[in-house]
Amino acid sequence: MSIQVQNLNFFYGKTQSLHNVSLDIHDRQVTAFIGPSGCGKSTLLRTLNRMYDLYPGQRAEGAVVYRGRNILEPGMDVNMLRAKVGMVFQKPTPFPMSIYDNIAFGVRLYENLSKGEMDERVEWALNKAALWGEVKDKLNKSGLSLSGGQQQRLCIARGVAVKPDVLLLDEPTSALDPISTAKVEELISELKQDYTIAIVTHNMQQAARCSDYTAYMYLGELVEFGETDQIFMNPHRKETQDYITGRFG
Ligand SMILES: Nc1ncnc2c1ncn2[C@@H]1O[C@H](COP(=O)(O)OP(=O)(O)OP(=O)(O)O)[C@@H](O)[C@H]1O
Repeated sequence: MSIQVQNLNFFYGKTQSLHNVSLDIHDRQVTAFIGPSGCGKSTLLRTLNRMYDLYPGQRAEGAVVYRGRNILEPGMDVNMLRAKVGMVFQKPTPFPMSIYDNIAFGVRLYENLSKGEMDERVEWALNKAALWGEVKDKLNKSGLSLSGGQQQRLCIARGVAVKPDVLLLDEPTSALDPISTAKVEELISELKQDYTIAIVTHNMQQAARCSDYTAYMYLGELVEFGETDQIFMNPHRKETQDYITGRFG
């Protein structure tokens, strides 16, 4: 499912942190948001499922069109939106419960499954997140007993278990070692067969490796957006060129 961001402005109280951002997040592709610290990558990501709504004083203007509807409008069912547009955070955040329940918890909020159906869903989600083999014999152990990389894959499994259309990943590997990072990157490439993915990363190599489209942002503005190969090999703007060659940022 694609998402069209149109003239998006975002405010933290009186401070404007996004200025007239417009771009399309393409269906079943990976879109990376890159740019120096504070440029608005996470802010943009958090508007895509209205995560900012949880905080007073934060507001967005413009349009984020998903399934033919501007999700910023009042009256939008944000719980349903967040089930369809799921999010995985920078720091792995398993719930303090069993591996099994980490997955089942979210599913129970939206669906009434039998025990057998839930068992299947848990296995399916853990398989999707390339974690089943490592945890199938200890589903009743705490999610917190897993390694950091496994915890992050558990969070991804939890995200896919509710069968979203879109997955938003906010620096999902920044707390992980290189091997876990490689696994999560591999996973992102596999997941895009079924899901539309947007990822915030401060790691340009990661954006180059695992995204199809890249948005380069600076000071709350979208400087350049295009296919990742073009952005990295033939950027149209000098600012983009300076950033990706490491001359700046
Ligand atoms: N809760 C907040 N209250 C006020 N201002 C905020 C808040 N969160 C972010 N900002 C400001 O909004 C701007 C964009 O921040 P954002 O976190 O989106 O940037 P980012 O590109 O994701 O940065 P980083 O790479 O450091 O995570 C920054 O100037 C930041 O100071």
